[in-house]
Amino acid sequence: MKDNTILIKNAFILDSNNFKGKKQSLLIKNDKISEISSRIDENDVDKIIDATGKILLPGFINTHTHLSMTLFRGLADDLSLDSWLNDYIWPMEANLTGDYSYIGALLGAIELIKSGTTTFSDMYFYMEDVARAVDDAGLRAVLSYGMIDFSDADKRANEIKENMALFDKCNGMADGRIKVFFGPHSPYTASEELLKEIRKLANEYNIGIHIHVSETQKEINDILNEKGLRPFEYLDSIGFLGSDVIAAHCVWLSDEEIKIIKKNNVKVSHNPCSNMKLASGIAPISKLIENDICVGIGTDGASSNNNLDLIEELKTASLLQKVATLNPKVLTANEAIAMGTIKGAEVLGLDDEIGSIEIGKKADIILVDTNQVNMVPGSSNLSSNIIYSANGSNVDTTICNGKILMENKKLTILNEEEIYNKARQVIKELKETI
Ligand SMILES: N[C@@H](CCSC[C@H]1O[C@@H](n2cnc3c(=O)[nH]cnc32)[C@H](O)[C@@H]1O)C(=O)O
Ligand SMILES: [Zn+2]
Repeated sequence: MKDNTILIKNAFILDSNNFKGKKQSLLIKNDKISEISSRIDENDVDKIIDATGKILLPGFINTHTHLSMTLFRGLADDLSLDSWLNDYIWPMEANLTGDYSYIGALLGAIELIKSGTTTFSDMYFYMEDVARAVDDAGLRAVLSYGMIDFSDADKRANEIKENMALFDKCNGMADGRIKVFFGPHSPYTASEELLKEIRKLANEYNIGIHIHVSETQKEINDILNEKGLRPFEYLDSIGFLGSDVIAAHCVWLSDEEIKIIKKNNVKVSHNPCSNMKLASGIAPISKLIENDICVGIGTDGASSNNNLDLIEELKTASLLQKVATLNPKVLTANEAIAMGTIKGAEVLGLDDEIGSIEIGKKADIILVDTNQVNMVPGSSNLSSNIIYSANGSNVDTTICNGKILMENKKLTILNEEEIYNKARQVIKELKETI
């Protein structure tokens, strides 16, 4: 079969290997980056994108979300995690269906594509329907089924069965764009038995693990009361931790726990907007980075954020660390670019494939338009333009796995109006059931 080629001409290329943003052209052959140079032969390419005045970056990587929760955007604001989950979200989720989750995931996919995210790591239910949405949307994803057993043995067996079924059915799906992880929800909803069983299965099948840890002070106190240990001490004591674990939040950490994270090479997903909105606290991210711990960025679900704009999330992350440490030099724009791209890829164990602009890597690429009012006149530091000045709506073109998902701000595959209308209908129906 003939190769499919796309030439992106004259872009300022910015990634964590190259913060100077040299003006170059890039050739995509099928699903991969095949050439980067100042001169690429235009003959015989299938498509040319003129990227003059645009910044080319790796697609952003959202390391922690619940994509279908876009349906619950604005449903329950100004609450603590505990009340938000117990009083509003869990009762609403009790009436979700696979079809509803699919629509929510498509709505989320539109938001990801429009704001320049090409890969996301999700934990939710009805994940086969989410996988279907990922396939349809053309995105890349790590999907985990959120397992909660509250120490009930029957529920535990069922939850594990669900996650394994997802693995059997969807791992490697969508031309290899989907990978399946385990998703034990948290140390306060998943029993010790469940966590130990997941560690065993993760080792046996080489499957990663995605979990919420140390999100609120309440969680720390509850685990201390129950186990006599702080969450990471407890997880370490049962042999649960490893380099294949993505721990979302990590807000409340003792120095001892930072050592435990480091020793086990646990990957951290930082979700500053959700942590701020639910008043959970401020994660010690600059301290983790100082300790050479791998930290990626995440939005959490759209119901606790309330959007999926990773550029906005990275800006928030940077500003929050500066104000928390009273040091403007922490979490610089360059570090934030790395956090949104190559570090996210490392968090997901995908850094051989994505996260930077290199020959042989997957063509997951975005273009950001600098000819817009918030980007003019623009700094000579491209990271500063992206992190401090831009937001997701400056993203102009989104390509995943060599396929154009949005060009000149127009979606190429998904139908926005149709999906918005369906999402409005779904939330209307869900509200009628409670
Ligand atoms: N199988 C589980 C489903 C769990 S999915 C993952 C869960 O995480 C919830 N969630 C979303 N954001 C957060 C957060 O920040 N902390 C803890 N849980 C969250 C989300 O609403 C969903 O219920 C069940 O039967 O309930
Ligand atoms: Zn979450």
